[in-house]
Amino acid sequence: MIVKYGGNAMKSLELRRAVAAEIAALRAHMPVVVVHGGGPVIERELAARGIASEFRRGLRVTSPEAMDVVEMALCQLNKQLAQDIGGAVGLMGRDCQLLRAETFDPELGRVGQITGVNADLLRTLLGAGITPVVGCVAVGPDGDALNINADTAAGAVAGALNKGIIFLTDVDGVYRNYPDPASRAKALSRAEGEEGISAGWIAGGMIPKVRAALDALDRGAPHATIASGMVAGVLEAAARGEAGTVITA
Ligand SMILES: Nc1ncnc2c1ncn2[C@@H]1O[C@H](COP(=O)(O)OP(=O)(O)O)[C@@H](O)[C@H]1O
Ligand SMILES: CC(=O)N[C@@H](CCC(=O)OP(=O)(O)O)C(=O)O
Repeated sequence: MIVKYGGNAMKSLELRRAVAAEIAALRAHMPVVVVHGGGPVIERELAARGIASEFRRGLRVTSPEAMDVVEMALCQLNKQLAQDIGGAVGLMGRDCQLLRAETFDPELGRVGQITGVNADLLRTLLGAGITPVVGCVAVGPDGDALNINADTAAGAVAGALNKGIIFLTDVDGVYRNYPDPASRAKALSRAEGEEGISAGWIAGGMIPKVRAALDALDRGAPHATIASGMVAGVLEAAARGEAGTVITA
């Protein structure tokens, strides 16, 4: 199972440690690869250096200067998460070309789209009983770092390994009438997802998540679920198909 863990569900140390414990518990049932973001941590580090944040279509416009800060912030978080989970090794996309990417929109600067995943490295670690924890910075053709939305990176990893994926976030799925939690969709088809994005009831950070879930299915992942990282027990329930929103192709 691939678990994508986003910045909004790791806002406090307690929450981060609780999710790490859930991931460690899931690992007793199945091999797990963690792919993480860290939007709020990046935000804080950029602000501390007086670098303004700008997003286009949910992606951070990333100057070379901002890229250095993104990589530094995510590297530190990567090591903390691997330590919290235990039996884990923290990696970034530069390690053994784990995530390869190329730029695709000059307006976004050093933001990449994934062109390759070193799935053999992940399989080797899993085969040795080690949990890979992957930060969402990729290596570009020039050998420099590229910033990847963490949902996108996680979807590409799930596709490359042909494994299911759970996106843990700060809401318990996709709401048809956001922010009413009673409107959570138990399942959401591709057509409904596209309709929600164009009609605007799927917005903000939920757009790359739904897109990444569909992309993961396209790339060969058998299932994709969006669920809450804020509530104990949800990860294992989602792994059984009993929580969150299941995205269907
Ligand atoms: N239809 C919707 N259902 C649920 N959440 C939505 C919806 N539309 C927009 N959102 C927003 O998407 C957010 C989750 O995305 P994001 O903040 O990027 O999370 P993460 O940091 O976990 O990647 C929710 O907190 C919510 O504000
Ligand atoms: C290109 C782009 O937008 N990259 C993201 C990477 C981190 C991320 O996606 O973190 P969450 O999962 O916490 O949102 C960023 O710079 O914020």
